[in-house]
Amino acid sequence: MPGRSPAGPAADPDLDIWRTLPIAQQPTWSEHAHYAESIAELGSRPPLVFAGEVDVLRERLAAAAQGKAFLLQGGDCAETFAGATADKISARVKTILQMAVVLTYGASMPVIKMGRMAGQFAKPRSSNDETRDGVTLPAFRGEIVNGFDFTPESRAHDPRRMVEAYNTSSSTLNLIRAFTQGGFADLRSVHSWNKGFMANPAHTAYEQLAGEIDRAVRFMDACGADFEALKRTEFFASHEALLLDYERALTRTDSRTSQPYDTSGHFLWIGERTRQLDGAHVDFLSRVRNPIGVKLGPNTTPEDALALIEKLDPNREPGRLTFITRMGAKNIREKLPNLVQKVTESGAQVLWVTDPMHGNTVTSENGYKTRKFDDVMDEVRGFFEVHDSLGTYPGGLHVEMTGDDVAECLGGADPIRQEQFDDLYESVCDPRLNHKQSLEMAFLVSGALAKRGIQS
Ligand SMILES: O=C[C@H](O)[C@H](O)COP(=O)(O)O
Ligand SMILES: C=C(OP(=O)(O)O)C(=O)O
Ligand SMILES: [Mn+2]
Repeated sequence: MPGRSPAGPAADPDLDIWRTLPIAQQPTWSEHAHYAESIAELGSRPPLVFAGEVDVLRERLAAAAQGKAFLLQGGDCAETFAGATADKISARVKTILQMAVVLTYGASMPVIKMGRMAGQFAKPRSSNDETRDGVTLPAFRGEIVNGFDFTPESRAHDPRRMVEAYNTSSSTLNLIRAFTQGGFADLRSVHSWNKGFMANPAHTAYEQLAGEIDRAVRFMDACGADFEALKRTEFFASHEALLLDYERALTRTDSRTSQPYDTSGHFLWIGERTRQLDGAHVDFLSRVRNPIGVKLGPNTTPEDALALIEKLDPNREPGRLTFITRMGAKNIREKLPNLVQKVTESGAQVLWVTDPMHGNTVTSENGYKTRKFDDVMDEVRGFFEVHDSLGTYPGGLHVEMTGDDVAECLGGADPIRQEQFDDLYESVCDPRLNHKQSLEMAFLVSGALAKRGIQS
């Protein structure tokens, strides 16, 4: 049937227009001996997500855009193949679920849970190369492109890695689905994990809130709440749609609607470095039905934002477009108001989410890429302040985090110090909040959400 190929990549020629447009941050591998076969292999594999799930997510995000839900999106800056173990995946899912319970209580509304997981393998970089001790090699661009080891073999771009990224995403997603549907996500277990966090004397400031949640759970139990239903939860997969070879090969025509869906994940975002209006990324993502995010840095003008809306969400469909602002703590109070105001005046209904990580990266005195917990929280506070003052809705949180006890970001109530980096810094790209810092952030944001609830 013309234009319809449910078993392989969608055939619509418009899905290839991006190939004629300027494109940033791509690997140099089109002449590689294994390029064509790797793309063909991906094209023959089953979709990772079902288009119906993607539609459900769009509805959930529409509710968030209307101030009736809150998005929690978190995970590694860069997933790795070796890091896709049961322990690490379960720790990350567990931490996101723990954060979500705390946020649900504060917001008194549903929290949409989404991992930067099962596909977050491609990284845009500031520089094409990296030099160490006088040796210059291609920069690490995420394991879907090349290896982290600093050798010429490892840093060579290899398209076969796309198939490995697909396989790793598939097994990660399988485990996420098992955890979130098979009883692991039971509200009572999640709540009891949070009691472990409270046992740390550093966290006494959160005792009142934790106590309130505890009473709420016991109250629900006493009322005979259906805890069976609370044993399962929705959980969505997302990543930056940077590597268009991969995204295109996994784009399928949905047999129900005949529309193209990028089945590599439920939600895809365009990064700050690839959001050029006439560039390949904006064009390609404008043509798939998934909900789309765009990162907006401090230099974004209201005109840029309005033009992105016009291209990516011409029908002004709630849930279609999320703006993920990453201004930096120093800029947010100055830069965000004008943007939100002009977008709101235009009548567009986007979902506003804060990424308090990427505008707050610094280098520690001992040479590690890091972020201060206080700066991160300051940006989150600024985000809430701006939306409060404009009467708009701060609809979500996008964080680089892990469930493990790493030392990558500085500070927190049980503070991480730079001396710990040599032993406990594991990220292959940006620094992540560790398990405790992530939960602490959830308690702080929950408090902010609860205050809004009382005000409204
Ligand atoms: O995750 C985001 C980017 O890939 C990352 O911040 C770029 O880092 P770099 O400036 O070290 O290249
Ligand atoms: C690359 C990233 O962010 P940004 O595009 O905002 O720099 C990221 O989210 O890891
Ligand atoms: Mn990052």
